[in-house]
Amino acid sequence: MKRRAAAEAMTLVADGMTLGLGTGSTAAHFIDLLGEAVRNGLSVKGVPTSEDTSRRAEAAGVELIEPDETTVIDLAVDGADEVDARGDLIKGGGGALLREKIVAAVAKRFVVIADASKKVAELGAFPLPVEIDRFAYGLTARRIREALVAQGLPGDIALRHRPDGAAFVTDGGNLVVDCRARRIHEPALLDGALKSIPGVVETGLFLRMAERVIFGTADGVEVLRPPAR
Ligand SMILES: O=C(CO)[C@H](O)[C@H](O)COP(=O)(O)O
Repeated sequence: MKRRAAAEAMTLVADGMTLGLGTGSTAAHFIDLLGEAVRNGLSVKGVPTSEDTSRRAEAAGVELIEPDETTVIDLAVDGADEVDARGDLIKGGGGALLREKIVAAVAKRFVVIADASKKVAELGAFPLPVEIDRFAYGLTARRIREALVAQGLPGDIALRHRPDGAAFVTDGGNLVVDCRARRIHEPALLDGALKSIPGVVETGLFLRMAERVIFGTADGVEVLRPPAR
């Protein structure tokens, strides 16, 4: 299903494009397919959203660039952890949310690829990742908890750890707090409240950003085009 979604996104790629390359297992399918196309003569440049993606794209033979003020990203393709009916997303399961959001926000088109299991009626069953600065992170975590409770959500948060027990550190050197909000009724309000906390670097709420979401299903693809708001 992930591969099908990635293959459909490949139909949006044209020669000469600069592409934002997402992170995660679904984005990895896209990068592999892109590598195949490059070997068959396609000429594109990629802006990776994580060190993992950078390594994968390099191995696939995709030319990578360091973006500067003049860079135009024609199309960014990335996965998601949850997608609601409006095309709003939770991302950051892989911890790349900050770079993913920087790239998605500047891209002319941001296209999400996902397997059909990522579709939800309301965001929040997947714990919302929030990237925070390391300095006094306990104080920032406390304020995140308070912000969740103020929105009527459970203040159930956990600092993310790696499988070996060490704190998970993002490519940018920050920490990640996962918020088990369960049902986020007002994602924009929550996003604003979290981002107003000094120490919060970025949230995994990607709201009104996706131009379309391509779901790979058991026998094809389904495309969600977010309604105008
Ligand atoms: O946001 C992400 C990484 O930070 C990924 O896109 C998200 O976690 C989905 O991953 P996968 O495609 O492996 O299900």
